Amino acid sequence: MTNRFVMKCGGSTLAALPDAFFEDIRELQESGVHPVIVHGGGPAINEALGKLGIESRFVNGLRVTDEATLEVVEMVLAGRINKDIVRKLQKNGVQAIGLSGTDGRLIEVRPVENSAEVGLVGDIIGVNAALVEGVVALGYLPVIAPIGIDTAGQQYNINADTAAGAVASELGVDTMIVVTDVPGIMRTVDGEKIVLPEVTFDEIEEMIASGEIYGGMIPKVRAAMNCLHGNVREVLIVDGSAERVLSRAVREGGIGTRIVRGERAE
Ligand SMILES: Nc1ncnc2c1ncn2[C@@H]1O[C@H](COP(=O)(O)OP(=O)(O)O)[C@@H](O)[C@H]1O
Ligand SMILES: CC(=O)N[C@@H](CCC(=O)OP(=O)(O)O)C(=O)O
Repeated sequence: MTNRFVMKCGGSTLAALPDAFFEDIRELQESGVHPVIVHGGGPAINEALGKLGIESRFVNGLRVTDEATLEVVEMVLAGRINKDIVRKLQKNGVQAIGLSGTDGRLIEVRPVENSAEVGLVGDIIGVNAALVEGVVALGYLPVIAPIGIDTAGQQYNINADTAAGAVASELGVDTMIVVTDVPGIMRTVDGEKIVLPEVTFDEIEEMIASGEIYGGMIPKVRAAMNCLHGNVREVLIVDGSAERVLSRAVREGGIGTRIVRGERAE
């Protein structure tokens, strides 16, 4: 692993991340390893929409986003969640700056192909890597909300796994770590649920087809396979509540599920 990695923090786990998780980030930074965070917030968006009487609807894992929904998505992601993560990092001694993908045109998008179905959801066409690198060079950890902007200045909703994969690709990091609420990709073998230490693209496609990978795990593995077609060497899916999960993933390996390009290592 080089001295940078992209980490996606899922909404499923954000509220429960202990101080130790952020302390672990501080220790990594002190040892010269610099993470970039892209975060989600699906459950918090659902809750905020629910309070306003707006129903949450998804098509193939993408939120159907009309203008009223987009307003709430941006408020929750770029506001509450983003600032909450920045404050938690700062409380634990990490200097952090929160950015939305619209700031400095960080994430450029165009409407997704099925926009007639899902509305204001963006397909990423560019990432302002120089901006992210500049923030890191200043000694701050960038915390990025998955909102994109098009050439006309319109903002769009983006799936957070997809956004993290695109940022990882464009920064050319070795590793993307997807922090979620399960210990990795799981499969039932001989009646027992196990965490797969490593999966290949073929195994992922099989598990999607058989329904063993479903729901929120689908955008993760799709984003993983997309960025593994570029410079990224490995994607790790790990549980945010596991002790010292990041430093173990970075220094020791053998935690969570590792997705690699091509064939299995042995
Ligand atoms: N094969 C699988 N192994 C583990 N989790 C899976 C699998 N297939 C689907 N999932 C689901 O994916 C969920 C994680 O995705 P999601 O809820 O969207 O999390 P996040 O908010 O972190 O993006 C798990 O809680 C689990 O319900
Ligand atoms: C287009 C789209 O679906 N955007 C997502 C963005 C947040 C997200 O992806 O959060 P998690 O990682 O916690 O699921 C949404 O509106 O829920």
